[in-house]
Amino acid sequence: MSPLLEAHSLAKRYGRDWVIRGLDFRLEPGEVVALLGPNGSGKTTLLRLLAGLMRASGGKVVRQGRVGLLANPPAFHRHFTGEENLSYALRLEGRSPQPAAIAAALQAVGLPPGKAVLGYSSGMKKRLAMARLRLQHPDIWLLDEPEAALDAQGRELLEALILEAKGSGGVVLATHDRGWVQRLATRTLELSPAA
Ligand SMILES: Nc1ncnc2c1ncn2[C@@H]1O[C@H](COP(=O)(O)OP(=O)(O)OP(=O)(O)O)[C@@H](O)[C@H]1O
Repeated sequence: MSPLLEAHSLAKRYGRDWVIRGLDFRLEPGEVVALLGPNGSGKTTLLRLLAGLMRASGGKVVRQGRVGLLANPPAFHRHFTGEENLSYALRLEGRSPQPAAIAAALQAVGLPPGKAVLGYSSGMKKRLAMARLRLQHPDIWLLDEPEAALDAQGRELLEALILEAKGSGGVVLATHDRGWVQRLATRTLELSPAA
């Protein structure tokens, strides 16, 4: 089977400071790779490079499939409702979202209908981001600290989402919660802060 994602000699620096140097990485279908490492070790940077949201300073990333990123914190239109944000994300992909499917997606993550995102808590925003990603259903799922701000039920929803993603694609997720991710990850990648 061909990999979903490959990074070859990937490197990134901000100004003079190298954050990632000479990284080779491969994501196969069915894998859940946990990115671990202390604050500032480059987990978010790596996810953004893999997503194609940031230009690398060296090396390259090859993607075989659609990428979806759950950012930390996730970004939304604050004055739009949850439903409007979900519809908007799908329209951007050229899809015509059905209101019933949008309402069901919102309900599935336990969010109330008709509420503007500016009135959401951080955990509610995380839930909305999960609903969005589930509707987008990418092949390559990139999750930046997805468990942060989620309560126990939110984590259960997240775990179900990760299993769903694993069944149809591959997942790379950054986390500080080693205990939590141990059960889910098929492999871990430790990043170290630059010396
Ligand atoms: N836009 C930027 N400009 C300059 N330096 C940056 C920028 N973004 C990140 N950095 C630096 O790059 C390094 C890696 O940051 P990054 O956010 O990727 O780490 P992280 O492992 O995700 O951290 P955390 O666990 O705190 O979320 C840090 O030293 C950070 O200060």
